[in-house]
Amino acid sequence: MLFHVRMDVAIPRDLDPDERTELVTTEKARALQLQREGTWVHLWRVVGQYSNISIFDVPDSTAMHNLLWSLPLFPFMTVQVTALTEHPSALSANPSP
Ligand SMILES: O=C(O)C[C@H]1C=CC(=O)O1
Repeated sequence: MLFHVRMDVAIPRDLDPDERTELVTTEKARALQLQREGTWVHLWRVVGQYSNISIFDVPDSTAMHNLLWSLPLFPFMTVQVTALTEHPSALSANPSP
């Protein structure tokens, strides 16, 4: 099941710099792991913002929820999730005759 997710990150300015570095480093490692596993299918930076647009491929909405909550930066994110389904006019839904 595919989900479109927008994450807007707002790390407090007064967070300890070492803690910030640890959070961002751990988040990056987790993001890379999930991409290698094929779960985090797309990860794009929104130009000019500390935000990303991502596509996830997970079994269901519970898995999506749990994955987002498990992200190290989750406490500092505002997250918008949109569940996706196949468009009837998509090439993938219309194999060539
Ligand atoms: O930087 C971000 O957009 C937040 C988060 C998503 C991947 C990652 O490494 O950090």
